[in-house]
Amino acid sequence: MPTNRTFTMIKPDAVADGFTGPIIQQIEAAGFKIIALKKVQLSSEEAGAFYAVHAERPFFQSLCDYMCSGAIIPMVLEKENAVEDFRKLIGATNPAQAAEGTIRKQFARSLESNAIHGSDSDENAAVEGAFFFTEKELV
Ligand SMILES: Nc1ncnc2c1ncn2[C@@H]1O[C@H](COP(=O)(O)OP(=O)(O)OP(=O)(O)O)[C@@H](O)[C@H]1O
Repeated sequence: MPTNRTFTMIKPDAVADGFTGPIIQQIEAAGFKIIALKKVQLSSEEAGAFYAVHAERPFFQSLCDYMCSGAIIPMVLEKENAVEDFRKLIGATNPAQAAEGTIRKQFARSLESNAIHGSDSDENAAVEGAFFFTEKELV
């Protein structure tokens, strides 16, 4: 995946709360182009595979249960400096600490149910994008 791309997913709390539209609107208004988008229901195994890096953390099982509790909206986005700019747009992991105007501040329920994911490096963006989309879907 080119380095001007990042991967995101709108998480089950925000999809269930009806925030998909407003979140996508803010992403596009911030200059990100949507390269790929779909709606998916993860299995417990898939959620565990996606968050394998957190397998030893105490919140891992709860995180997997949450991530497969409802539909998610994975997307690949394009913009110059995509990874860093998108992390700024979504704000801190804990919405209580997220800056005013960020997506998590506006739409997240809690530290775990924090509305949206954003890749933390170009390498992870490529791996995470490939988890959900084929090469053909990413042209
Ligand atoms: N202490 C915690 N308790 C419960 N859930 C947590 C905790 N820390 C993180 N999480 C959940 O695990 C996800 C991944 O944690 P990570 O530390 O990678 O945060 P992040 O990089 O800001 O989030 P993401 O990778 O989803 O963008 C968080 O987005 C959140 O949903």
